[in-house]
Amino acid sequence: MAVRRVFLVGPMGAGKTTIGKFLAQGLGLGFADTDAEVERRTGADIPWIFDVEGEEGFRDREAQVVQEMTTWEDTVLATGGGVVVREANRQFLAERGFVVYLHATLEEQVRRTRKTSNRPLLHGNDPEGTLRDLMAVRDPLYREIADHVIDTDDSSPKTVAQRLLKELRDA
Ligand SMILES: Nc1ncnc2c1ncn2[C@@H]1O[C@H](COP(=O)(O)OP(=O)(O)OP(=O)(O)O)[C@@H](O)[C@H]1O
Ligand SMILES: O=C(O)C1=C[C@@H](O)[C@@H](O)[C@H](O)C1
Ligand SMILES: [Mg+2]
Repeated sequence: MAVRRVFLVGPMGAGKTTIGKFLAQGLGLGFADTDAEVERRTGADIPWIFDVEGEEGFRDREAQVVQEMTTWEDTVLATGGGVVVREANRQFLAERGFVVYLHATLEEQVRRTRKTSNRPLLHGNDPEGTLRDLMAVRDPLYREIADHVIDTDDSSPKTVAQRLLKELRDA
């Protein structure tokens, strides 16, 4: 297996965390998640960080962990949905590993993110509009750094991971 560092990018609800765990298992690599690492280091959850430090405070913390975690060997790294907004993050991801863009349609993003309330950017009264606006800005940025794009709409997380496994083995 040539690829020892896989970075998963994509919008909230694309399945980066869920699919990433299956993928890591299948590849025999470790799994890590920038959101979880930010929370671990801060000792607080993401809604708390946004409340107290604002989005920029969160982005600063995220940038620090991206800089470090993109050097970790033998790891599938799930990123936060907004990781691509900072150019330095995009550069680290693009240069240091194999980037997979997990794509999901707006409808699926809405459906999947409705279940939980841990995404502060969706706490307003129009989460669908927010997701649409974010995708308009971020979809080109995900594509800019992606080595591979995979659609997640019609497959379970396990099946997406299996499809990816096959494609990465050939990469
Ligand atoms: N392919 C899929 N089919 C059905 N449900 C899915 C799929 N992928 C993920 N989900 C579900 O959608 C929800 C969000 O998934 P997950 O937390 O993995 O997304 P994420 O990309 O990590 O989002 P975030 O950017 O907020 O961290 C979870 O409940 C998960 O089980
Ligand atoms: O899309 C985003 O900007 C975010 C996605 C989540 O993964 C978290 O990183 C946070 O809620 C922000
Ligand atoms: Mg996640």
